[in-house]
Amino acid sequence: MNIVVLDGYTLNPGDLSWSALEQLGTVTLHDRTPEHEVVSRASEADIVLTNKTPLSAASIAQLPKLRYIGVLATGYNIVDIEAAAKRGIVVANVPSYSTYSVAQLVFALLLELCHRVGRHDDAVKSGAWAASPDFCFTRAPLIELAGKTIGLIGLGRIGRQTARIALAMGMRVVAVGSGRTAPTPEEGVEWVTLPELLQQADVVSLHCPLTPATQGLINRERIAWMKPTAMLINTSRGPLIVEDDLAAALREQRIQGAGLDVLAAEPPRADNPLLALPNCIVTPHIAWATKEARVRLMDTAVANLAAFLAGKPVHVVGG
Ligand SMILES: NC(=O)C1=CN([C@@H]2O[C@H](COP(=O)(O)OP(=O)(O)OC[C@H]3O[C@@H](n4cnc5c(N)ncnc54)[C@H](OP(=O)(O)O)[C@@H]3O)[C@@H](O)[C@H]2O)C=CC1
Ligand SMILES: O=C(O)C(=O)CO
Repeated sequence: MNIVVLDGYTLNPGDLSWSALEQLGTVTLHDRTPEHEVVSRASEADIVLTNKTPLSAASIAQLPKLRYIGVLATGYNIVDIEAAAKRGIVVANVPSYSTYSVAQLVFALLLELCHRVGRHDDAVKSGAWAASPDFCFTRAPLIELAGKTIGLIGLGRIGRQTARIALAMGMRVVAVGSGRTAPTPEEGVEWVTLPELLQQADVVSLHCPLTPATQGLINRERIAWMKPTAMLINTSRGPLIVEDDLAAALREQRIQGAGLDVLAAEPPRADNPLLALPNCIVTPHIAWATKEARVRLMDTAVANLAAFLAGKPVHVVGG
């Protein structure tokens, strides 16, 4: 059984072990794979594991031996699911492994926007406190979250954990779902429409998957519905936001701030306009990457493949 890992480095930069995977077949491990090398590297693969390296319809069509694609992530937007299904290739993802870590980063970003911990620490370290006549000074407006409304777009695993933390902080929580499934009641959460959410929320946080229906969900028109004091958090996928529209809104202070863990292109172009804005905080897609979450991801990815090889695939997506 030939197993090719296309981009293993971010999951295991050296602090985990691939040995459980190696029990399941002959593993060829690549730290990263440029998209134009996917076909040559996976040409003999029965199994391909990928985190963010795309498996397009064109690549899948040139991989006749391929039987299984294991996505080393929850979001599986990088795989052409329909092309895989047509070929009978099973695609499995890893749900749940990073729920707590991602929800935690939502609040790391939000609290940074509310307290500017980094900016205050920099000011103190550069001598501003020592030189101050007062016991206290501020370098940015400080914001209390209790009593404010957070609007969650997508109330799945991460959305619900974000809701629990927000409720514990005294926030009101409103949410919208896909509209495809009936909203499941969640204690303390009010279901609203998307326009209601955008108009009422002091904080908008994105937790839906990237699909054709959600691409560009946050655009100029929808940003116009938001409060001028609103903050936007995105830990889901960059293309949910039209970045030029967000950059213009932040530049013109039509919303107050944004905290982004994901961008439309990763790594981003150096001239991405969001990178130059003081009211936009950007982290390099790290929400999932705590050691605790990566250990769970490795374990589940191996268990997924073992289940497939035993004829009982689990966590199958699409098709
Ligand atoms: N930054 C990071 O490191 C990480 C990012 N992620 C991202 O977070 C996303 C969410 O993860 P998770 O919560 O575990 O996934 P879940 O599948 O548990 O939840 C996703 C939710 O989004 C809902 N949804 C789908 N389409 C829409 C829509 N158009 N509008 C509003 N809601 C919608 C789904 O509803 P329904 O059930 O009705 O379809 C579902 O409830 C992942 O898809 C991934 O992109 C995940 C892990 C790490
Ligand atoms: O699990 C996910 O969806 C991530 O984005 C991390 O790779």
